[in-house]
Amino acid sequence: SEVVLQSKDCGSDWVAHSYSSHGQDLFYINGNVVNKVAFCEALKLYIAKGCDVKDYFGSVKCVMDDSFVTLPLKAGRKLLKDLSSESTPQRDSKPMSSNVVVIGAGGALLVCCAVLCPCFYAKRRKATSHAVLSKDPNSMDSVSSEASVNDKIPASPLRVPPSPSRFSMSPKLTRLQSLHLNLNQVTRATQNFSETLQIGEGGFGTVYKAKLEDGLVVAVKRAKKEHFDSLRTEFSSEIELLAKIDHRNLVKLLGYIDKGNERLLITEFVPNGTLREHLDGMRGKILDFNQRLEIAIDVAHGLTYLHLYAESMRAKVADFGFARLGPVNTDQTHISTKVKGTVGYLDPEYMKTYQLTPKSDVYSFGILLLEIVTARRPVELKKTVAERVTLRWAFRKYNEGSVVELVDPLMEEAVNGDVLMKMLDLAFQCAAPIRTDRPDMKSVGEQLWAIRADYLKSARR
Ligand SMILES: Nc1ncnc2c1ncn2[C@@H]1O[C@H](COP(=O)(O)OP(=O)(O)OP(=O)(O)O)[C@@H](O)[C@H]1O
Repeated sequence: SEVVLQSKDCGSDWVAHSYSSHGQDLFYINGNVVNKVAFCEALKLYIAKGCDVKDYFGSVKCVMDDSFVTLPLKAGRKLLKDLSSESTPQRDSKPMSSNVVVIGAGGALLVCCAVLCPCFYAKRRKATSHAVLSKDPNSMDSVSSEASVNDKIPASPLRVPPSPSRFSMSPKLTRLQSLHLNLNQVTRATQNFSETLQIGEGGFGTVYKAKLEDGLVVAVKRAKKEHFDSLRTEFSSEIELLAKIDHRNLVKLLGYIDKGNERLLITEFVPNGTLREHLDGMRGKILDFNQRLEIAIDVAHGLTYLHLYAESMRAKVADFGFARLGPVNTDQTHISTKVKGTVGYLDPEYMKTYQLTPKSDVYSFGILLLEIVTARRPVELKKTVAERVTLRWAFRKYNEGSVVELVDPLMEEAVNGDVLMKMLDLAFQCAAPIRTDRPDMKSVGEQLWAIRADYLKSARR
């Protein structure tokens, strides 16, 4: 859907008109869906109360009783509020249950708060501690970390103050241990890789939801046969690397099988779907702004961890969601690799240099931030040329001062303008064309945290 008019000029109230994907009109007051009569009444109140919104609206054709009424644009705020609450069915205000995974295409097994995020190419430092890989040629290899590098990560402000609606980390994460399963057990748990248990398809292969004999639900990623050649030499070294990752915002690798014709990854299962599904409104209640901020913060923390972890490992999380090991050379700050990423997230400097650096992740993160705010995909093929590339479209709107038009039209709240500006500022900094202009992930996380504090303050007012 597309916002065609929107204004926050009248205090904290705003009205919006957009179209659903089926071309139907959608009317909003303060982010709540209302009927067209209420919407048009709200516009009249704007006019009556002398709230100047003409910069945003120009003139509006209000469709009432099949006749088009062009309204001059002045309005009233208090009444508008009343109208909004009267005419809007109250949505379920219960906090969302935990664990939406931002699972992403082309990504780094990066999962936060239950949403797998798209296309990050994170480098990691070699841990001082070593992951244990107990390899039994006839069974699934189990992986576990002896120690994590969480203590290297700066104290996270993430959990304070707790918010009832936040996307919490997976409650299971802390108790998930490495698994020792053989191929037969995994075949049974996936009902012989039954189509009915398929939950997704990525560059690596097909993903299944599987229930183990002890009741634990896991995700099983089964490599496509066509990838076997490229996986043959890299599979175990990449697993070794992934095994060391232990962070609450990253999907935990529990084990793998490398046997005969099968390359399988067994990971933590993240319930509640992907970020994309939530942004598309396919998972019930639309994410509120606080939840979006928390998702962004969680992803930033996961990436910061990966970047700090990569100090000497010189590894790249890329391609089929797999980490690539580069030569361990302490001077090396990037890795050259052929990457397969999802359209729209890839650092444009990669096209010139064929090198990925942590700043490539920062770029991808900037694109993700825009996605979180606007709910648009990085590339919207069905939009007009002017709107197709979300980064360009958003940057133009931002420069025109029309930031409110960038907000996901389905979001049920009016976000404070300053907060929105800061969020967009940060997204554009991250997605700067030149790497040196981008902040590092740690600073991004800190800035997001400060933005969230501002947001909470503004929401209390
Ligand atoms: N651990 C998981 N828990 C729940 N669902 C998952 C999990 N991993 C993957 N999925 C589902 O499977 C889909 C494909 O995931 P996968 O990681 O294979 O690919 P991707 O990240 O979408 O893309 P790419 O292969 O380019 O990285 C996801 O979009 C998600 O719907």
